Amino acid sequence: MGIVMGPNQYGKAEVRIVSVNRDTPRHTIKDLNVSSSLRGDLDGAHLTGDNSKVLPTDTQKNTVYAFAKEAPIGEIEDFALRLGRHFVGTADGITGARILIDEYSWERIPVGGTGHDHSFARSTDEKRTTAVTIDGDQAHVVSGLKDLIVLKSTGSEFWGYPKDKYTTLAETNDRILATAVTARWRYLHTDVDWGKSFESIRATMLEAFATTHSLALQQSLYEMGKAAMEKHPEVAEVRLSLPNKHHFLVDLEYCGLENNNEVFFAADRPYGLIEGVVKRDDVDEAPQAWYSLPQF
Ligand SMILES: O=c1[nH]c(=O)c2[nH]c(=O)[nH]c2[nH]1
Repeated sequence: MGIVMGPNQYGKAEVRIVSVNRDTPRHTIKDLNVSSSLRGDLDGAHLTGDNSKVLPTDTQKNTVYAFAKEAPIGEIEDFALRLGRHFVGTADGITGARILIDEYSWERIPVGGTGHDHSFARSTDEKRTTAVTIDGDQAHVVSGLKDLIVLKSTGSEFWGYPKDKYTTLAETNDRILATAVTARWRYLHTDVDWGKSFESIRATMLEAFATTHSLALQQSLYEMGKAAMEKHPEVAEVRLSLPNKHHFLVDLEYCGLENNNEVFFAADRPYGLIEGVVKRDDVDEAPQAWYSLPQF
């Protein structure tokens, strides 16, 4: 019986990079948070302190910045693929890489009716995301979004659930439904117009959220994933994590007011957390390693 080193990866987390394209006076900006993790022949590093296969995390960070200068960043998926393939293709003993990128969105500040050339405002917490896994000569892309906050002021019910002696929740056929969408979708291949696919999947999921008369957030989750996948054959599965941002009707009877689903208390915690994978029944599951560390 012995003790061995299990799955591992290492890299630089959260390299913040803002890149300004100054080709014309009308600047464009890319604001990214990039994390790299390398995998491979790293037993020596863990077992004996042999760093001969350990490309420093500092070098990984420098590579991110240098790549942003050497060529336009482009879509985050393409930037992540370039970085991942570079590490696996050039670093001795490194056979796999994971590159995670969050992209923050900036809008031009309107001045006199048009967007300003070089002044921007960030009006939302929403992030576009990608997670690229390079495994030898294979590349896998899981893209998505985080913190897209949505709310329906009606068109949501919740009833028909089991009751026991601890149940206090009243059944309702008219409530607020609100959530902060985290979605990740797995592409079947890399021959994709990333920007177009992202915009369409986002819009499709939003439309499904809006138009589904929801009997539970679980049902909305499925309808959102299903709608995206029906339109996008390049997607194998959609994973959704949806916190149920509860809105409780305020009891105004004490002061003689009838509250007809108009005034709510927005609770920040606790929240229900509704999560699930919507997938094609004829496509194999992705290895866990495409989502996090192998076997974690
Ligand atoms: O959409 C919902 N799903 C639940 O599982 C649940 N549980 C709960 O208390 N409220 C809700 N709402």
